[in-house]
Amino acid sequence: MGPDGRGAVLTGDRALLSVAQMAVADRLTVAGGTPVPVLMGAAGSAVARIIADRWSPGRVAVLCGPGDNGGDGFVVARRLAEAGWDVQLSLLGAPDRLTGAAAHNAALWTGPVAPLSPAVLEGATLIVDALFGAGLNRAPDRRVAALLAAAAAQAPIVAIDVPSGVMGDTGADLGAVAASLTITFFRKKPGHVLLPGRTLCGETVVADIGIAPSVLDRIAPQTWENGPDLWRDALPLLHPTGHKYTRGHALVWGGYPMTGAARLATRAAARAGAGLTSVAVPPQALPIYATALTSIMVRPVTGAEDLAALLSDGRITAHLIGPGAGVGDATRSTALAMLATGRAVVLDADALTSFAGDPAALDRAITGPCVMTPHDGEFARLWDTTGDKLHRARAAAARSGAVIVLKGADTVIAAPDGRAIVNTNAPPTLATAGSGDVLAGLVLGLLAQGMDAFDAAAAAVWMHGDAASRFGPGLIADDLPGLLPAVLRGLSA
Ligand SMILES: NC(=O)C1=CN([C@@H]2O[C@H](COP(=O)(O)OP(=O)(O)OC[C@H]3O[C@@H](n4cnc5c(N)ncnc54)[C@H](O)[C@@H]3O)[C@@H](O)[C@H]2O)[C@H](O)CC1
Ligand SMILES: [K+]
Repeated sequence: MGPDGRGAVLTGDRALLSVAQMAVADRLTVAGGTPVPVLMGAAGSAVARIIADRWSPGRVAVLCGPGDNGGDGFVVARRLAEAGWDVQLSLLGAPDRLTGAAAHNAALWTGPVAPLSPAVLEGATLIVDALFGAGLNRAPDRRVAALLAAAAAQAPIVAIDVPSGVMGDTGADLGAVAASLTITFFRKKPGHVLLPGRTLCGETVVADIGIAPSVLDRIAPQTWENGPDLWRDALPLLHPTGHKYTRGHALVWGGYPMTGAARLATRAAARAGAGLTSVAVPPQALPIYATALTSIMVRPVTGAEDLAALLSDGRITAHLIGPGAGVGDATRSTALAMLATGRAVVLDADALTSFAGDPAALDRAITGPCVMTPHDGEFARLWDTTGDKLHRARAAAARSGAVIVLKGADTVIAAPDGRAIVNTNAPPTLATAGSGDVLAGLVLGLLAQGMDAFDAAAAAVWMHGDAASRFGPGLIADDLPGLLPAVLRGLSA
């Protein structure tokens, strides 16, 4: 158990702060004795230092907006000019409209301030986007959009805080152009890791501008970017005295005739460390599963009594139904029987779709540890799709009482208590048939060993991405389970 007593150690380093939480961090820092102009000076100086580390002096066009993002831009301009850069600065709006720290830093800029126009881009070998940051509240107008497009065509863009047009809290694109590098302050926002924001940011660097990490104790962040330090301590260890039952017994419901999905999930669960893995199959499917699986037990199940007898085996510590199960009442009633055991259950694919239009039946049945792993289409059949991905996954988790893994290139893992983790290590090669079956099996394998549902889901999603990254191009889902030993070795190093 981590110090917060809730499983993994949710460290501050991976915390994602909303725009409002970032403003609290600013306010606490100012209250602690750092005036805003100094904080802005630190921000702009950090941006200039990172630029100077990466590019040799040339002509740079600094595009400043009407607020503090623009204020940061004035600091960057001054610092780069001091370092010998040829700085062309232009400002959206009248200089006398600037206020506070932005006005203070604009006054320290001794060079010309041109009105915002493409002329400022002439000959530039680098662009600094200081137009809008955390204060963006609507799509940039046509003039700004045209300038950004011209800038992107002219030279690499370094965006301050976020690329102008990206919403910090959601990563939504209101008309941004892609930056090569985005430099933000203290901690990332969800918009730096959710799509399309993450892509528009290019490389994202987090600069320390003197905000003390202790402000996180007051802010109490609930959102993190996924990584092993969040759940490594919660990973089931191989207890020296352990035997197969302490490593749990994972049960997969084997579909027919679509047997491949369950076989992939079963292999993944075994590779994730479940001590015993078995697959329950309709009798006619027995030969197919039996020939394909060796260390994995195949259990023929005929009818409800047989199922009840199987599920009454207290040694079974976690269940999975969904991959290849088929959509309909049979899958629905088997899922309900598994949930009724009160032991860990993973619901994926067809098991989710079998409750389409009646999510309340599912909510009512979830009383024990449960992880559901919908993609967007399956999610839309069960839950409300309004709002950004973090909001949607959190609402479904709160409503169902299950951990929701809303899959995608920016998978969100949400717990019923409001915690959420955004995953950023999934390569595009994971978009291949059967990939979801393997993920469901990984979650099952970790749950079977007693891991907390939220930690198990986050760890499985990360391992899934790490396995695919280790393989590279040409990946198919069948390759994934065999890559787990390397992933686990990497985690225990
Ligand atoms: N977080 C930190 O530690 C620090 C952040 N800093 C920088 O401050 C900005 C946020 O500044 P803010 O003044 O709140 O907003 P912006 O500068 O992003 O926007 C200015 C202003 O523009 C208006 N506006 C919004 N959208 C549009 C639009 N599409 N068209 C026209 N005008 C628009 C709105 O009124 C905004 O208020 C943050 O990003 C950091 O870069 C501090 O400088 C240092 C510490
Ligand atoms: K910006």
